[in-house]
Amino acid sequence: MTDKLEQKSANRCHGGWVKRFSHYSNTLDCEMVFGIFLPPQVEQGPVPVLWWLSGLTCNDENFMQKAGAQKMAAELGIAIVCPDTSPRGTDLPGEHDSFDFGSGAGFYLNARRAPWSQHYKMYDYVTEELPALVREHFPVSEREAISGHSMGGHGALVCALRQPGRYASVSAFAPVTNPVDCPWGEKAFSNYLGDDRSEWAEWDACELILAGKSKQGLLVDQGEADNFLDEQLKPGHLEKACHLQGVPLELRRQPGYDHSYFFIATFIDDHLKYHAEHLFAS
Ligand SMILES: N[C@@H](CCC(=O)N[C@@H](CS)C(=O)NCC(=O)O)C(=O)O
Repeated sequence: MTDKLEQKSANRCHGGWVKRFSHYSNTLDCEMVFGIFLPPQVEQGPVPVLWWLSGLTCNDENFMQKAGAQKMAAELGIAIVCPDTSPRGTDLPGEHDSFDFGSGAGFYLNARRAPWSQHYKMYDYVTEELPALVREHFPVSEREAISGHSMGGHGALVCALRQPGRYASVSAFAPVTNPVDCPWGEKAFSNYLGDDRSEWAEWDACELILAGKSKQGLLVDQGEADNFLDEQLKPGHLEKACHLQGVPLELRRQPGYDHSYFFIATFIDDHLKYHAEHLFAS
């Protein structure tokens, strides 16, 4: 059953609420937890939603606890939903052995390879099952935007590129831009999808842009002191793909900022305002 939600916590925050819920996910075939920020405006009627996809090692709580997004989201009247980053409570061979694969590292794709394909369908979970559940239980409108960090930045870009027109806006912090061409992505994709690299492109932001899937504008912040910049994140690849396809990209390279939530906390208000402009545009 997908329609049963169990509330795990509720905290008043900037006039609204931060709440956590567990539910059984049919898509992932396991029990999952998500977090939601409901701004004070829900008392007047439905509000738009920002989906936040977190990075490696995270769960639904990192963003809610560290990004400091609630104050601006309360001012703007935007709900924020934070899914977890992988299926939980399962115990597949090697699933918990490394930080960049398996639990905490679902990469927001639908796995095709056994044994991962039974549970690791995070794309369907964050784009279908969870949105339906959230709309059923909370006063949110059909308007939605998406953002994320690192592996979750990859997820946000890929969700928006695969469904042009669905999200009013998309942004990312330090995204893995070209997973088919970096160690994190190659490890995850070979295990989740198999060795045929031609099947990887549909989960790669640069490849989707190069295939002309969408011309929607992108806002990306990237710290220049990020340890993962050159080996894993490769913003230059995104810049090149967007340039070739005429996709408007605002890539802001932030001097001195690293990969942490201190970086996200610094620039999250800009992203929230960017999303509000699009979510509330008539
Ligand atoms: N554990 C990894 C780094 C993982 C990492 O930096 N994770 C980022 C997302 S890719 C994160 O948000 N971590 C959790 C946090 O900072 O709250 C390492 O030691 O190299």
